[in-house]
Amino acid sequence: MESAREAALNIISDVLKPRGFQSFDPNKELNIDVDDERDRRLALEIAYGVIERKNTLDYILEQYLSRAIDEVDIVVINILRMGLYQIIYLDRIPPSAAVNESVNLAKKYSNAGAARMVNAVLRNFLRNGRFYKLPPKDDRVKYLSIVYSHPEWVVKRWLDEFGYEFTIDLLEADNKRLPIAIRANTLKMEPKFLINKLKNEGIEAERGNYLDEAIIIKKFNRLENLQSYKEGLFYIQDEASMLVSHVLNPREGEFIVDVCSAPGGKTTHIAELMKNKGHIIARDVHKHKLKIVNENAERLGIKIIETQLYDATTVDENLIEKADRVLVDAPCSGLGTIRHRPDIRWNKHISDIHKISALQKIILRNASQYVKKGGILVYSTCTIEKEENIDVINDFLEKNSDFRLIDFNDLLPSNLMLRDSGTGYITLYPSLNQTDGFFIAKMSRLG
Ligand SMILES: C[S@@+](CC[C@H](N)C(=O)[O-])C[C@H]1O[C@@H](n2cnc3c(N)ncnc32)[C@H](O)[C@@H]1O
Repeated sequence: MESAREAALNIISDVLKPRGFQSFDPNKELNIDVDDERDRRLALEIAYGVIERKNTLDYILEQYLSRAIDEVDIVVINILRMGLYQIIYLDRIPPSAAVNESVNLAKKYSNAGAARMVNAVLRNFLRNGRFYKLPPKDDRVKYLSIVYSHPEWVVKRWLDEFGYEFTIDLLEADNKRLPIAIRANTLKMEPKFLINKLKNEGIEAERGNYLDEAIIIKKFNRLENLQSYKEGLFYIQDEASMLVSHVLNPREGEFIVDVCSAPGGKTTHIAELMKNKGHIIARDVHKHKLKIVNENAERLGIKIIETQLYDATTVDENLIEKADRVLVDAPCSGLGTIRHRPDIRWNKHISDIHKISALQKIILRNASQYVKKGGILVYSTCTIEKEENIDVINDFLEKNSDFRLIDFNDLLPSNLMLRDSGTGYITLYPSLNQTDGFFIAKMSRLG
């Protein structure tokens, strides 16, 4: 059994490895071997916070260390990051406890010398009235990157793309802890009954902001352990992601191809909207992920999904012009989901965006060939990067004159605020919509 802080240290050490990041999804079951739920919450809170605030914490540490950060053992740096995080951001933890626990961790995971250093750095910070300098405000990129703990390349890109005010909104939104959303499985239970059932299971739940089947869970909980989850009454999914299946607008009895389907959020939603009637081919390039699609479909009681291992960068001649509707929920940088996944900001690089945009273009072009004449093609990503979104669509439309963007205003919730959207495409922003950042474009193939 570990203490909460040991558990946090292990997660942080895994996720913030100098090379090769582990991904960190706090909504998923994590291997934390602690005494009770309180310790588990504390471990997650510290791990999440340190990963999120890494830039800010390191900037402060640099002012209190006598050596450069990369000259200090990484485990000691992580212990210092955790100590500072607790002192600065967790009011309910007495600073003396934060220092003592950090010193104990350093003794256990490093040596007596490291423990003395941890003690000295944290006590100095407290003695100095928690003082630290920030970069000069006129160096906007550096300043915002430290204050809001985002990589400089992201800040610079967003400043260029969205301007100062909107960038600040986005940076702030990424650092907010928001309640998570679930999608009621309407094949099994109406959302209002599910809300009651969840209340009986001790979960505070209320209706979503935009969609009938969306439910907001107020307190973070291990939802996968609930009986209602095991019975397939819901799927954990952000409302922006749910919107994609509505934009696709599948009908009962249709043939749908979802070329990048794992873990199955949209595919299972599409099946629910089709009332489990019709046929969906759900593909992915990763076998282990397709297993999760199958498990989700089974849990949700869905019978019409056929999973297939298939690399969307090659064309399947058997499907040419066969599908009523095709969904390309493309692999992307994920920069719209930072508020759920604090590690994403550190493990993506500008070169990834260029590479992934090239891949998106190939996948879209191939998948478009499966759309029958008069059929529908939807392209979506969970990022707000133009290069992965409207640029991909414009490139596609230039080369494929038989496709047109089509208006889908009638399928959108009336209270959805939109910025820089046009006919046939929308972008959702965490700051504006309180959802993940998402892009959705809808096209039809000429009949
Ligand atoms: C954004 S995720 C899909 C999420 C899914 N649609 C959902 O709603 O749960 C993108 C998926 O594309 C898959 N992928 C990446 N490259 C691919 C390729 N060349 N062919 C098919 N799938 C690919 C990834 O494995 C990943 O599961």
